[in-house]
Amino acid sequence: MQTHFDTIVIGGGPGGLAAAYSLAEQQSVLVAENDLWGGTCPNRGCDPKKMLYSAVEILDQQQALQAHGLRGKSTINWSELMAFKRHYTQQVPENTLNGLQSAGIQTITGTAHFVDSQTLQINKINYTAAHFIIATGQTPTIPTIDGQEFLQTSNQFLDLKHLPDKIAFIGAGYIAIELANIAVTAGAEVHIIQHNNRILRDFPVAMTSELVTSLQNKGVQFHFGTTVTGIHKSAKGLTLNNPDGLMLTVNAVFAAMGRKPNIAQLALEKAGVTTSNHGIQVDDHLMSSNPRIYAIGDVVDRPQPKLTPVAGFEARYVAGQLLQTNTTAIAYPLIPHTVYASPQISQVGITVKTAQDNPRQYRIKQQTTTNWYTFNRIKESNAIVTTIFERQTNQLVGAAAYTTLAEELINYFTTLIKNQTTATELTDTIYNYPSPASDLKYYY
Ligand SMILES: Cc1cc2nc3c(=O)[nH]c(=O)nc-3n(C[C@H](O)[C@H](O)[C@H](O)COP(=O)(O)OP(=O)(O)OC[C@H]3O[C@@H](n4cnc5c(N)ncnc54)[C@H](O)[C@@H]3O)c2cc1C
Ligand SMILES: NC(=O)c1ccc[n+]([C@@H]2O[C@H](COP(=O)([O-])OP(=O)(O)OC[C@H]3O[C@@H](n4cnc5c(N)ncnc54)[C@H](O)[C@@H]3O)[C@@H](O)[C@H]2O)c1
Repeated sequence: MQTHFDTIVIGGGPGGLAAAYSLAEQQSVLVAENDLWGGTCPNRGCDPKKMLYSAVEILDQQQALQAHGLRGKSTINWSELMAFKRHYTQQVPENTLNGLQSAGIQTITGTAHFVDSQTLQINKINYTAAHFIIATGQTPTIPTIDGQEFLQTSNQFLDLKHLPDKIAFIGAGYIAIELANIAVTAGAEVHIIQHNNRILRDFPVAMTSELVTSLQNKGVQFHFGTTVTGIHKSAKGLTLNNPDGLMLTVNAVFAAMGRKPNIAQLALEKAGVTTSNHGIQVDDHLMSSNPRIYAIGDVVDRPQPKLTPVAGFEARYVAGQLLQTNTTAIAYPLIPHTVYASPQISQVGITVKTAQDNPRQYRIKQQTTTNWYTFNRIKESNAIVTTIFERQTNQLVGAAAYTTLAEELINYFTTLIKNQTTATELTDTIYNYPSPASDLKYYY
């Protein structure tokens, strides 16, 4: 049995897999995974979430076109929707494993931990390698409160056999907002309990406050400035309480208060790898404090958003370092990010907040586009698109969108910013008409 490899990758999620495939042609590679092959995104993250969201998008469109040519609405059948999702997710681990093995990558199912600076133990067997890449991701944060054992997480939500009648989410970030929107559209009574007064702190306030109204119109009940200190189980359900008099009884409570790095099981102190509460500390080459060991993806303590394409980019970057095809410090491309709610909020590049804080450097063009042909055609009730330009060069440097079309609009803006496309070049480009792309020149 082979126990020495050029590179051992710990974690079989999007980051670890991208690293393994990038190295496999030139190196002997072992990937260790202790749970579902494929990791968070395809098993219990992006992909299953967005499959459930497919039904939400269609219901939203039906709702918008009521009395504009459509009458009557479909309803979500939760168990059928879950079956649709499961048909996809249940194939992920096996397909992932088969794919790795067909590419000549060795795999092992088990929890990896270091025994010294160059030895990893998995299933009681020691493995050595010239390099290690840690890609162990994150897991949901569970608060230390009375009754914390009653808390579920996004993992359970995305696999619910039956949709509970009354649901509470603690937190108002990506996960709470996206899952609350799915649950309320599917017919549940939904509460979002947020310790401060702000949802989705990284997105423009002008858009997040509109999203609160939109979700309230769908029936979501927000409890701002509210901290849950205890959960009590009775015949009526789960009652959330706090010293200020909160008494909310629901059937299921989901913790959506952020995620913490999966580092506890790795015995990193034995390998001389330093960490913080935010994950593995790395330099600008993604090398940890042990030069044999790199870290990528969600487990890394870096300010970039924790997203699947970011994990993949970091993986390919580290593979380049190990294959010595690239020796420069990591330079991230633009990272668009989207909240898949009703509607979506998406942004890329310089943020609205940065532009507002630096008015001499940036010009902001915020447009309510609700009555533009593209948005009126689908009866969008409120659409906002903001573009940000650098004053000195007049170049587009950032964009944010609040509309059901946001994910694709921001993809266009990502390309326009990257290519430094000017207004004249856009006017000279012919796009399909009428389509969101044929409007692009009006955002300049
Ligand atoms: C509900 C939800 C929705 C999301 N939606 C989106 C989205 O729409 N778009 C987007 O870009 N991102 C989304 N994300 C984030 C995305 O899933 C992550 O950024 C991505 O999965 C990170 O990849 P990774 O490889 O770093 O970690 P992971 O995918 O978490 O993979 C890490 C793997 O390591 C394994 N592991 C951990 N410890 C060990 C050990 N000691 N030994 C062996 N194996 C170990 C784990 O079991 C896991 O399989 C979402 C996340 C969640 C939770
Ligand atoms: N569409 C996407 O790309 C997508 C979707 C889901 C998740 N994700 C990824 O997963 C990560 C985790 O998502 P998340 O929603 O758990 O985290 P988050 O960081 O987006 O939101 C956490 C929420 O919990 C609140 N909170 C923090 N501490 C709290 C406390 N002590 N008590 C009560 N509330 C508290 C925060 O104010 C915030 O509202 C995201 O940051 C993102 O990287 C991405």
